[in-house]
Amino acid sequence: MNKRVLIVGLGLIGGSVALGIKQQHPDSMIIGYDRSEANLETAKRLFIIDEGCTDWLEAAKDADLLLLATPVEVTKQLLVDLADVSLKDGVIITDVGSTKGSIMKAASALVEKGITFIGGHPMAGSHKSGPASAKAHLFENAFYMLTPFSDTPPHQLEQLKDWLRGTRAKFMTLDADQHDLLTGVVSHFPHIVAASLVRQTKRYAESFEEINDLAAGGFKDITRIASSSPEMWKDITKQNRAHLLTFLDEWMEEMKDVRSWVAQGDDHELYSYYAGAKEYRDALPIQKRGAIRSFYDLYVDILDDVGVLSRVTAILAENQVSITNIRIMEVREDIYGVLRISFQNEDDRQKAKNSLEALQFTTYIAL
Ligand SMILES: NC(=O)c1ccc[n+]([C@@H]2O[C@H](COP(=O)([O-])OP(=O)(O)OC[C@H]3O[C@@H](n4cnc5c(N)ncnc54)[C@H](O)[C@@H]3O)[C@@H](O)[C@H]2O)c1
Ligand SMILES: O=C(O)C(=O)C[C@]1(C(=O)O)C=C[C@@H](O)C=C1
Repeated sequence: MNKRVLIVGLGLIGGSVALGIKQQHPDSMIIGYDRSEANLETAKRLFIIDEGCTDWLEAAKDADLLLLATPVEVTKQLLVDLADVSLKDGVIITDVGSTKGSIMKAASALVEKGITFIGGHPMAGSHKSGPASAKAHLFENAFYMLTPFSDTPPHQLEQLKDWLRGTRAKFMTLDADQHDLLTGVVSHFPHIVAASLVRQTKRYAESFEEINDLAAGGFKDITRIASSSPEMWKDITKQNRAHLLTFLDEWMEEMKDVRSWVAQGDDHELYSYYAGAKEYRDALPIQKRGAIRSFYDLYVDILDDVGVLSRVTAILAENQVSITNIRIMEVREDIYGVLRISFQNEDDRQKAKNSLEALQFTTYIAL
């Protein structure tokens, strides 16, 4: 009989993992449940799931793999709800939540009953939500963190990795507290900062409307993640409370120093503040998706000319450069359009840059 996978929460992450599982395990039956009927319908329409269900606890009884992909406070409750359900022998339960400590605690009641729960967290995503944004390749080359219990049978950990292999992510096993510390630093705390920058700008925009037009590249780069789901981030913030309180205290101490250097106009301290940040940021790995996602993108200024798209693609084809994506960006639409062309590697990007510039196109590696 075909293996059955039940996915609860058919949003960006649940949908993307479902697509990844189906790629590697085309014979498995993927059943989905979502509290939102609209999301359930979209997931069916986009073939993210094979069928939907209305009673997930009933569907859980036949599942070989149960994946919880809801906001983390909901996931905690779902684990409690599962306590009285009689599940299939050998079932593996996992989740995709951005926090692990609280979830592992909530799962321990199931583990005490002999059920396997392995925490999971694919370390990639986006500020978008819902099944319509799900992509099979969302996690390609990203780290997929797994937090087994100390007595999780190794073959079940391997089995879970096999289920998830189609995501093409790289697995990393670590303990829950280590997970929450590390993701707190590089993901959760930056979301608080991004939201605070946007809120500060909004306050000024109430008096100076022009701010909305001036908020350009830098502001948009650092605040993209402020467009993420508030429900998801409220839950993450609650569950990683202890680490976030430490980071907030450390940040406020650092800001006190920065404030005094700004007040004094201290050249030396201000220079080394920015230089220290730049040195570390520039050295972060960019070859593969890791600390920074790797993009081999090239931006090309285009005049408002309908033929330009085919001209650019023709030039690249003539020079035997293959592209992975091409998109007209919305920026600077008043004067120019900008094309964003993505390549598989640096060589292709350089070849494209040289051939387009030879024909008087203006290109940029970053906008
Ligand atoms: N967005 C990211 O970048 C990202 C990355 C990695 C992990 N995560 C984690 O993945 C999980 C899901 O996030 P997402 O980005 O897919 O969010 P999402 O909003 O796109 O999807 C969440 C889905 O859960 C559904 N849902 C909420 N409560 C439910 C309930 N009680 N029963 C059934 N369905 C319910 C929602 O209707 C929605 O479809 C979160 O735990 C988040 O922390 C998110
Ligand atoms: O790219 C984004 O928009 C994200 O916020 C993705 C991001 C992150 O902080 O890197 C957010 C939460 C997840 O748990 C994992 C990834």
